[in-house]
Amino acid sequence: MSVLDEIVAGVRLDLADREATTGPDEMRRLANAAPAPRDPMPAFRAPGTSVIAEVKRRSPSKGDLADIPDPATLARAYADGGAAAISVLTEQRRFGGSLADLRAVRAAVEVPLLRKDFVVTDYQLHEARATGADLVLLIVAALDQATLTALHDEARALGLTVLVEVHDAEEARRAVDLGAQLVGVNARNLKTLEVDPGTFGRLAPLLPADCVRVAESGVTGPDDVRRLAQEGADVVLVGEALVRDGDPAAAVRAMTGIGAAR
Ligand SMILES: O=C(O)c1ccccc1NCC(=O)[C@H](O)[C@H](O)COP(=O)(O)O
Repeated sequence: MSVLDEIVAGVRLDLADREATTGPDEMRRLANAAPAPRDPMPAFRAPGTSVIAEVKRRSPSKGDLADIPDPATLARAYADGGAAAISVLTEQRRFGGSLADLRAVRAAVEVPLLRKDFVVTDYQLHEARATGADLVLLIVAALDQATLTALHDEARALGLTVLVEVHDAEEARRAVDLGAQLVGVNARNLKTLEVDPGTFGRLAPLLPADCVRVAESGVTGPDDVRRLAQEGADVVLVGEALVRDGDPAAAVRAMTGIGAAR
């Protein structure tokens, strides 16, 4: 079983528990009753790089990264540094996140929030919306095309912005077929968990000029951002480098507005 399959299997178990507590109809009702989501796309399309700053405690590749006893404090620092959006990992088993983290961050900042999880059912989209997320992640490698399309359509119908994540040329083709407007190229190989810094440069030219391109994983600082901006990145999504930095606001600021990608 691949790492991704293992993560998704755990996600499905936890999902069954939550659905037993709050049924699908009630979760859908809560989603529809939530305030309208914020639109991150104007900031993503602005000249120079934007940063999606991630709240990330641990990971399958690196183990424990940071304690983060109060995600709201970290989120405020990210917002102070000019993050265009904040990503909150809500997967519990491998990343140590939760919907409670997302709720706490929502209460603390006004910037758009990405629910970063392994979404495989529309229930998770409704949870995201009900908890205050503005964006959701759909990982092409985790979904067949029919399910990807159905989840993409449902997320859009809920007013959510969808970050469609790809790792290789075939997945990039599937994202293009979907008509994705926001595409994340993740440099971390989901089989080996190694980061290949050349991934973004190889895949970015396969994406349409009008879509917003996000470089994900392995971004360590402004030099990486400069290189990725030259390769066409509009946005960088950064976790480890920010949660390990003693001054996350300054670290976000240093990565923001680099180049003039558009
Ligand atoms: O981070 C991992 O080890 C990982 C393993 C398997 C699936 C997903 C994984 N990470 C999710 C992410 O996409 C990253 O958290 C995100 O791109 C930030 O990466 P980094 O800046 O390298 O922490």
